[in-house]
Amino acid sequence: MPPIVSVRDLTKTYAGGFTALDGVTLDIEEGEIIALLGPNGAGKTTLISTICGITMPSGGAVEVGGHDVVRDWRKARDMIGLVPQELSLEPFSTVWNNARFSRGLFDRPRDDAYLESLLRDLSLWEKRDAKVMELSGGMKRRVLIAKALAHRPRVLFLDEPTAGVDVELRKDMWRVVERLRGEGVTIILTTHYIEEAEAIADRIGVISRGRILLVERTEELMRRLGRKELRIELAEPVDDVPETLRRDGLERVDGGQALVYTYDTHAERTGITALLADLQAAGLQLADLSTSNSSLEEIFVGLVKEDA
Ligand SMILES: Nc1ncnc2c1ncn2[C@@H]1O[C@H](COP(=O)(O)OP(=O)(O)OP(=O)(O)O)[C@@H](O)[C@H]1O
Repeated sequence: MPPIVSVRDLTKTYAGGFTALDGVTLDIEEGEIIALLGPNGAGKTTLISTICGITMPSGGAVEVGGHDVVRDWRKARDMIGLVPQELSLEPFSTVWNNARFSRGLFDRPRDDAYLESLLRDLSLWEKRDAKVMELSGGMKRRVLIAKALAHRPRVLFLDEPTAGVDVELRKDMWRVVERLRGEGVTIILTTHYIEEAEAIADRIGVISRGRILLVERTEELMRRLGRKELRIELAEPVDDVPETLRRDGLERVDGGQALVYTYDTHAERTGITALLADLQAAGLQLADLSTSNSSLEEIFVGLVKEDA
């Protein structure tokens, strides 16, 4: 199957001469959830707006559902729902009408049953007759999502959907995302929350300074770049790491109550056997051992640092 979103060699230089996208190529398969991670100003919003046909590209091409987003923008846009970072609502209109008009904009026939289920999913049903200007910030964000989904888009863009929202909204949001995933909707989200990307995305793309540093399946990224930590709880705390134990990757933590050894899971020798032997030789009593994967956060910070 051809990708539902195809980005080829995309560049964007803003009027002031700043290049926000510098040759981005990316294919997104129908039904997948992809998270775009990157520091502030990396170009995530510019990429999304260009795919959505809101920002004009300076070079390259973007197709959504096989439609060029510049030449054939109407057909491309018809498939897309966008939840922007900034509020863009009709303040004097009610919640219900905001969602209903959005359907109308896309030339969809009235479907009150669908709008009702959408508003219920987003915990907006009770507020359907309230004017948008009377709502709290979190509620307004819910309305933005309802608006974006009102015409049942096949591709949904969420630009930092959970930045500054409370736990309840975050939960509602992920419930909606799960339901959409079940319906085969393709979802592209930008986020600063790495745990979020790790938890819900099938693939993760890392963007820095207008370029895609990598795009990889979430679990492969974890595996390929993942380092592991071995945590050694000591029966008695140590004031200092004994000379014979000192090595790269070993740290004394928690006031000497534990040692943490970071190692590469793919290295020929992880150094664990030698470390454990040396611990025994040094006469240290172990209370417990545990391992954990180092988080995507560290991987991400490492990548962006390398790029800089
Ligand atoms: N209309 C514009 N005119 C000039 N420069 C712009 C414009 N919009 C964005 N930029 C610049 O392009 C760069 C990328 O911005 P963009 O909003 O795409 O980044 P981002 O990755 O979404 O960042 P954030 O995580 O802060 O939202 C930034 O340096 C920004 O200042």
